[in-house]
Amino acid sequence: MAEISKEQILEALRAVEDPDLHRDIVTLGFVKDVRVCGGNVALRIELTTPACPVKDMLKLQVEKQVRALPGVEQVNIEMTAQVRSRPNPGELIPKVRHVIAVASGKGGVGKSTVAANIAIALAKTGAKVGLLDADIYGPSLPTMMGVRQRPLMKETPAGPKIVPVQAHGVLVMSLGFLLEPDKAVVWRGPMVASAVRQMLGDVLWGEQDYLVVDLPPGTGDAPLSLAQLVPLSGVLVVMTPQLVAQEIANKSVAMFRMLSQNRERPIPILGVVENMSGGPFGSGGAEVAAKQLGVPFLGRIPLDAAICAGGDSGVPVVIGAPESEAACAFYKIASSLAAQVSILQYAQDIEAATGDRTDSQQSMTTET
Ligand SMILES: Nc1ncnc2c1ncn2[C@@H]1O[C@H](COP(=O)(O)OP(=O)(O)OP(=O)(O)O)[C@@H](O)[C@H]1O
Repeated sequence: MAEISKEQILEALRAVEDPDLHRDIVTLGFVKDVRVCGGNVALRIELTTPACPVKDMLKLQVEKQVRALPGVEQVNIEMTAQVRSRPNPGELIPKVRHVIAVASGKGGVGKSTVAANIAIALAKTGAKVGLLDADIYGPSLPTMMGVRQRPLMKETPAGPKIVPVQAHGVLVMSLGFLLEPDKAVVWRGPMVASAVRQMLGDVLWGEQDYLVVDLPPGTGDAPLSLAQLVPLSGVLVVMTPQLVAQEIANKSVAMFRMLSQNRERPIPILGVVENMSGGPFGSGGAEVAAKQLGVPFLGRIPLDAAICAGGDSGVPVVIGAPESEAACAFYKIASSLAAQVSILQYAQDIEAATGDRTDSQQSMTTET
C-alpha cells in the first residue's frame, strides 16, 4: 500500500474544528510538523494558549481522524501552545503579550483573590505570567502570594530597574513595594499615573504571555492610567451575587466602555465571574448581570473558608488545595479567560488580514 501522504492527514484534520474559534484546525494553522514513517504518524498541535479549555478534546479528535486513515498503525500527537501577541504591544512592556485587568465596582468582593488564583492557575498550565498589584487603597497581593521580601534593583543600560519577585510560578510586583510601610498616602491623579507607569516600565517583566493587573475597586485614576499606558487585551469583572454589588459592577463595565470611546479599538470586557457564590446572597446574580451587559459569564467561585485561609497564609487555594471545588472553579475560569483572549486575538488577526471587523468586537462596544 502507498504511504499515507501529509496532504491526506491534513485533509482528514480539516474535520476537526476549534469550538471557540469556529474554524478547522488546519485553517487555523494549529497543525505542525507532520511526519509519516510507514504506518506511524507523528504531528504537533500548537494551540493559542496552554490554558486551552478544549485541549484534551481536540487531541482525542485529532487522534480519531488520523487513526481512521487506511494504513495508519500508530499516532503520536504532541500538544504545544504559543500565545500570540497583540499586533501593537506598546513601548512600556513590549514583550508582554497580553495585559488582563481585573476590576470590580466596589471593594471587598474578592478581586485580589481572583487575580492571584487565576494568575497562578494560568502559570500552572505552562503560561508565563506576571501579576501586578495596582490597588492603591490596599495592596494585598504580597500577603496573598506569600511574598515577604521586597524586590531587588538591577542596573541596566536603561537605568535602574526593579526585579519582580517570583512566587508560586508567577512574577509579582506590588504598589506596596514602592510605599513606605505604615505611611498613609493620599493619592492624586498624576501620582497614580506615575506609579502605574513605574510598575510597568521600570520593572523587568521580560517576556510574559499574560500580565494580570489587580486594579483598585471602582472607577478611579488607576484604570484610566492603565488603559492610557498600555493596550489592554481586556478586563475581567468580579462581582458577588448581591444586586447592589452588581449594579456597582455595571458602572465598572460602563467605565471601560466609556474609556473605549475615541479609541481605534475598544477595551473588551473578557467576562464576568461571580465570587462568594452560594453564600447568604445566593448565587446566579452575576450571570444575569453578564447577560444584561452582553458579556461572557465565565463561572462561579464558591464562598469557602479555604479561599480566605489561603489568602491569609500566602498559599492561595489553587496551590494549597488544588483538588478542591474552589480550586477547580479557578482553573476553569482561568481557561475560559485565556480562551476569550485567544478568540479576540484571532478576531483581530482576521481583521488585520481582511479589513473586516467581526461581530465579537462590535458587540463589545454596545452601550448598556
Ligand atoms: N470565595 C471566597 N470565599 C471566602 N472568602 C473569600 C472569597 N473571596 C475572597 N475572600 C476573602 O474576602 C476578603 C476580601 O478579598 P479580597 O481582598 O480579594 O477583595 P478585594 O475585592 O480585592 O478587596 P479590596 O477592595 O481590598 O481590593 C479576603 O479576606 C479574602 O480572603
